[in-house]
Amino acid sequence: MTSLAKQQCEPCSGNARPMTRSECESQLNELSQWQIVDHDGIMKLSRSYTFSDFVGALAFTNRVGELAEQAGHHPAITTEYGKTTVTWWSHAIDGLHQNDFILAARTDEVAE
Ligand SMILES: C[C@H](O)[C@H](O)[C@H]1CNC2=NC(N)=NC(=O)C2=N1
Repeated sequence: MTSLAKQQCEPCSGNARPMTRSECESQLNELSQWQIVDHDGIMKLSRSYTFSDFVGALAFTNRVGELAEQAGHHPAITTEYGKTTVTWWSHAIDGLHQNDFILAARTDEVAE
């Protein structure tokens, strides 16, 4: 388990400050396949995973769904034939929080 995946999510209130781009980039060491994307001015963390068919992509989607429910923090997930794209951000603050990086690391673990 990576050190990021072991961290505990903390409650993220609307008062929390979204992380800056340089703070986000320094978290990517353990998340080499993840990209910071900008959707209408909101920074998000996104990665696609490939599978051999739709069933594999859907099974992974459901594992990420369980992880999200356990954490009380929820990504956008797009499931396609042979591909699942997971995008994390914190709606409450319209940006990225440490919780998103922790959940991205745990997403990598359920993909293994
Ligand atoms: C009340 C509940 O904890 C919140 O509304 C949660 C649910 N899941 C969430 N998921 C994400 N990604 N961001 C949030 O701000 C968020 N808020």
